[in-house]
Amino acid sequence: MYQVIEGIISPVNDNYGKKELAAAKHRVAMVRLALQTSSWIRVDQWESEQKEWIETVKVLRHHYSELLRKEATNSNAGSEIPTEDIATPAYTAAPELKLLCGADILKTFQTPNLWKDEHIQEIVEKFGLVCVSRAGHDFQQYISESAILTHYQHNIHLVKNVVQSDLSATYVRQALYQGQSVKYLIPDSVISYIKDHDLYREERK
Ligand SMILES: Nc1ncnc2c1ncn2[C@@H]1O[C@H](COP(=O)(O)OP(=O)(O)OP(=O)(O)O)[C@@H](O)[C@H]1O
Ligand SMILES: NC(=O)c1ccc[n+]([C@@H]2O[C@H](COP(=O)(O)O)[C@@H](O)[C@H]2O)c1
Repeated sequence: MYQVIEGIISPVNDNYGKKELAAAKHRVAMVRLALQTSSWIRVDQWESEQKEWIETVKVLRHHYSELLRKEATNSNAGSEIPTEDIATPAYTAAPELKLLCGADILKTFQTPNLWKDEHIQEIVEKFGLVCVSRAGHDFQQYISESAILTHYQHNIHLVKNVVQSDLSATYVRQALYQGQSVKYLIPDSVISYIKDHDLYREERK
């Protein structure tokens, strides 16, 4: 059993070069707005502020060392955890960092030259994956097609959405380009931000 400490959303660096990506400062601001009502998920700018795009495993290494550094600082400063709780498993276990992704990411692991095998291995061996089901993607199949994923499947946690959403960022961007409403698909605060900053209009016909 896990005790979830926090969730981190790390917008990708502008130099990732994915078509249609808005500038990182806008993506960070939109995520921050979307997270205003969350008590446990935060946006982190470190990845987007690096000079170049960096591979996901390096982002995980960074956040894991930050997590350990904060843990060490907290224990040196005197823990705020009540003494009687310290012996409970939730507090004695070392903190873990897992990569949360949709099932489509497992498919991209198969794309030649996109991910290094040793990086996939480090992600599933050292960190672990939490993988959410996504329409049109069979995560069990992707795991069985990969020797690395099969070997470390004890460290891959599958989350089956009861109600599966077909929504994709591509769909939202396309709707915006075409001047269609995206109300109820993304938060109102993000819709206002997109309007105020004139984003996702370039391909509008
Ligand atoms: N509808 C969804 N169901 C499950 N996972 C999702 C869904 N939409 C996005 N994700 C996951 O969220 C993460 C971030 O996704 P991203 O921002 O690339 O959105 P996307 O919809 O996959 O983007 P694009 O349409 O541009 O390819 C990925 O791990 C992706 O698999
Ligand atoms: N080799 C790698 O570490 C690698 C390769 C492709 C995508 N990614 C990451 O996957 C995430 C999703 O990318 P896509 O939206 O292109 O699927 C991004 O954060 C990107 O940095 C990492």
